[in-house]
Amino acid sequence: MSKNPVNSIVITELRKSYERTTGAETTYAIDGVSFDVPKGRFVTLLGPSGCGKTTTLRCVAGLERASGGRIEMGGQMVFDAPRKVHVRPEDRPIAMVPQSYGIWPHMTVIDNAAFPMQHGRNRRKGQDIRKRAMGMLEQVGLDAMADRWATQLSGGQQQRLAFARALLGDPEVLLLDEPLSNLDAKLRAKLRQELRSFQAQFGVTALYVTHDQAEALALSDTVIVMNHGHIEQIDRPERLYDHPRSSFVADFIGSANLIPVQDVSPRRGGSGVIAKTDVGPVLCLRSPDGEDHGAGNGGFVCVRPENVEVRADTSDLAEDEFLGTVESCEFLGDRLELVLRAADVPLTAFARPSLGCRPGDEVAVRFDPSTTSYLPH
Ligand SMILES: Nc1ncnc2c1ncn2[C@@H]1O[C@H](COP(=O)(O)OP(=O)(O)OP(=O)(O)O)[C@@H](O)[C@H]1O
Repeated sequence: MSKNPVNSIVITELRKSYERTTGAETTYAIDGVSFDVPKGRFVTLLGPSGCGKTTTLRCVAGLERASGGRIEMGGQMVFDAPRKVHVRPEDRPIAMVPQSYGIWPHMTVIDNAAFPMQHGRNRRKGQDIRKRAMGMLEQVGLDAMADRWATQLSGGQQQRLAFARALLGDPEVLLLDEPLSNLDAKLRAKLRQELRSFQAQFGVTALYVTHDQAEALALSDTVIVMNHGHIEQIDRPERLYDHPRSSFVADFIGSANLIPVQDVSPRRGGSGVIAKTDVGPVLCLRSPDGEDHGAGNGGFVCVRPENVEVRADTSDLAEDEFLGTVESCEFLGDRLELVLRAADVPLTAFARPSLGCRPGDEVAVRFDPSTTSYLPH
């Protein structure tokens, strides 16, 4: 088999059923999932509870045996359903950092760190082990605690130890399953930054699982959004936010106004489409896939709250403005968060605090067409 120099993991048409059947049909926890994890990159599986993230990660680790598809890792086929190949987890070039840290409580901090060099795939000998372990503990700020029992560390320190230990096994890929979820919000944000800088510093490839979209956007080079065992979109964080391909992604990443569309037609003499909605015709210049969608029915106009423009003066409405009524208005320091209703369509808008409006007021509303997308589904 030829070594793959570009991707640490290549997953093709992976499926997993848990032998549950509904009527005659098998239910798949993941169904036809394909993606690559390029070398040295931080890739995140993101989605709501039950969408199949952990199952995908466990199949990559070899802790679950998939029902179909292939997994190639570091140029080696570690799972191939048709050929009945299933390499055991301990023989795959991975290290896993689980939610519960997986630290050995009956060992000291340094013995925990040294463990993969004594028992893992890449074993070492003698003094080198302690020296390397101490060097890594220093990097994660735990060298002064090397001889403590691992249980005497705080949650954040245990997570740093878990990360250090994983790196000391020299894995091709680091698999991380919601590793920050047991920490409080402040520590979580701090460790998130640390995790990203360690990953970049050591150049290790990371496949990360989370249901927290802020965490996924902050950490990842690429985010894979999953829903009901399928992949909805694979993209860079900024593109996911600015160019969601489906109403599911638009709604799951950040907040979005999704306005039902009756029908859509190409814009005459220019790019974009005109979507007919209850608030009136809406010009959408942004397309999720860079293509102009021609005529059609259904779907949604997607506009982020920061791209809904609101004016207090309603005396002279422009052609692309419409009237809305303020239902609630919250002052959030740097902005007002408005809930509006326009022709029975609820809309959320972020506005300048100087707008000065109250519930019951009428306002002029406009969507910035350059940031407004038409989502066909
Ligand atoms: N051992 C199992 N036996 C039967 N069904 C399972 C098993 N493990 C997972 N499932 C089902 O497979 C689907 C995907 O589960 P999975 O744990 O992969 O989701 P997830 O996206 O990681 O969710 P969460 O964020 O809640 O961990 C769910 O419907 C779940 O109920």
